Amino acid sequence: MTMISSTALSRVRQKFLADGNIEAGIVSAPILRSWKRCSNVGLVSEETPSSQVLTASELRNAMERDETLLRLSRPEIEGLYANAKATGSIIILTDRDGLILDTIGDAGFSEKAARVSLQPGVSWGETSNGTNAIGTAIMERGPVAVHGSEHYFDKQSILSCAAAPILSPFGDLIGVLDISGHARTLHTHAEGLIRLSVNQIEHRLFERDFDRFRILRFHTDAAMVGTVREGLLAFEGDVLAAANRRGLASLGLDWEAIGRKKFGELFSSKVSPSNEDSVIRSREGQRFHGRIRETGRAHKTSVFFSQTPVQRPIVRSVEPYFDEDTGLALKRAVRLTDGNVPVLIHGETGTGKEIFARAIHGLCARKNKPFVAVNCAALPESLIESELFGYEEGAYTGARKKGSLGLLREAHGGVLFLDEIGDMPISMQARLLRALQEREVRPLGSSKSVPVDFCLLCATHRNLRELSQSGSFRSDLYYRIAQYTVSLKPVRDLSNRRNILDVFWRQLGGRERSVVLDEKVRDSLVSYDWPGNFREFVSALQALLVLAESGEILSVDALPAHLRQVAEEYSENGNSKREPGAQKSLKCLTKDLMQKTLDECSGNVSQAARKLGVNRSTLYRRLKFADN
Ligand SMILES: Nc1ncnc2c1ncn2[C@@H]1O[C@H](COP(=O)(O)OP(=O)(O)OP(=O)(O)O)[C@@H](O)[C@H]1O
Repeated sequence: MTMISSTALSRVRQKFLADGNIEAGIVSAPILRSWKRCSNVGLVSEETPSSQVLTASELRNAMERDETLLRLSRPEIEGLYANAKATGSIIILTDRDGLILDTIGDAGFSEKAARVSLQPGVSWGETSNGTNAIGTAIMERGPVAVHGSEHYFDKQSILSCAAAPILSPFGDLIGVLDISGHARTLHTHAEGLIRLSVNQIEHRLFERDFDRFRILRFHTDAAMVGTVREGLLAFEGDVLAAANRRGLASLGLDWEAIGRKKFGELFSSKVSPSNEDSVIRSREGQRFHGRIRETGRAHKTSVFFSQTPVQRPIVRSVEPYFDEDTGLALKRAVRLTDGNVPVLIHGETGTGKEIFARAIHGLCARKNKPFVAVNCAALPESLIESELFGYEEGAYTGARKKGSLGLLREAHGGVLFLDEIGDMPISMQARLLRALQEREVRPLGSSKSVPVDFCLLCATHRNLRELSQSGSFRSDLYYRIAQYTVSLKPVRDLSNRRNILDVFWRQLGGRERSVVLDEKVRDSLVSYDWPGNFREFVSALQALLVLAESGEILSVDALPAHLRQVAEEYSENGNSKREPGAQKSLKCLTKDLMQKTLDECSGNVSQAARKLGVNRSTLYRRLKFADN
């Protein structure tokens, strides 16, 4: 990245805001993305950001809500204090929405910071305070440093800040740790210090939370096991129940793996419980040093979100839910699979395409044979051929010594599930079609074809018919795989969402723990659009439950910001009992009204906000909400 002066950077930002152009390499990608977001919601860089300060009692409530986060972060915050004093900066802890809960550090800078509202009780989310380390780290879900004029608002260019989000062992963002100082003096190690401290906080959360689980600590370097640099995975029985970032990254996984992956799917060797490290191999063949600790040291308690010793709720998953139409489609799909007719499953992300495919497998005649799932979008183009069709020993440089069967042959006798088939490169489509027609595959580097027998299920979120008409998907392959298409409905189109909510809540353990959702919360949950469909819906319920105390009645305060917003919209409109789907029209209406008012005010957000009788930050929030 080119180093440029603050004034030059300010000019670059102004030019970008005026005409959308920017020279490559001037600012980092996260900053540029943030500038675009801020400009899209109509923030005006010359204005003073609207910073509402919570009253003392509101702030106290917020601090009580996040008491555990505050308590568990305290050692790191205090550890950073000396550093902050020496560099004339302050350490800040915010909640998951960027609301500043606590600051500590240099008194002189604290005063200056307060002049730009960098103080407890003010939210530094991006929609109110523009590009800034706290808000941008939340949006990016990763560490961010924002120096001087990289801030969106001119007035904040006196600041230099570095922040990193704190993630729970389930991958939920629960807070942000930040160091802020004067643009001229903040030293260059700030970012590294914050990351390290966040690592330590997350490590501590893990240690205290998962006492009742089987914990695997591992690292490629034996000396790192037992330090904050280790990978951590918690297993409930055999299933991955929680993890730290390093643990997931070492295995090439993301948070989606929680609640889904089993120990045996991740590692090929076992580790016996002991205090000694042993060597453990991942399924990909990577070698780690690891140590496993079995459950239950009775004297310790788990206290992540509560002061009283409670048993940590276990993250459960839900049974696949199929409405009547989908149930009928499932029966038909099973009959077709038994008759060796391919089935194509279509639906938005998270509507359960893979779940549906697995259900077909579980009910069809091949249920005791393999189910091999291949994500065509995730396979690098250079590897897709060898992964699917296999290769002979020494077929190409980098190939495994013994050769590879390939996924098509691994599915022999069972079911092959090709997910995101619309993303399969066109050259590979021809080979796949040949294999389907001839029912044999020829591994790379081999002159012999091998017979294969599998049933084919494919899934896509794209419109394959259109793709085949426009030539981006082979029409002969399309006709081969799309003889029967099942369309899975998005969650927002399911008519019985209250019922689904109740069923899931019970399955996740809500009833068992006597955690009750109040009516407004239920209204928000059934009325929200759920763009991530079941995946997002189930995760939101899991998070609510994990954060709740047993016996608690959850009100809208327990909801994340975007769902709180839904509740707010509803109560403002005096209709808390809208039918599913009505949210959409409400959103459109609100957006239309906002747009109309903005047009009338020639795009001046402050004027439009006055006219609508809301304050400017509310209007920004709403604009953002309406676009989601
Ligand atoms: N019908 C369902 N009943 C219960 N939970 C579901 C259902 N469908 C999806 N889920 C939840 O959503 C998660 C994602 O499901 P799945 O991977 O099958 O979706 P998908 O449509 O294949 O998504 P993508 O297109 O993004 O790969 C599941 O792990 C599960 O938690």
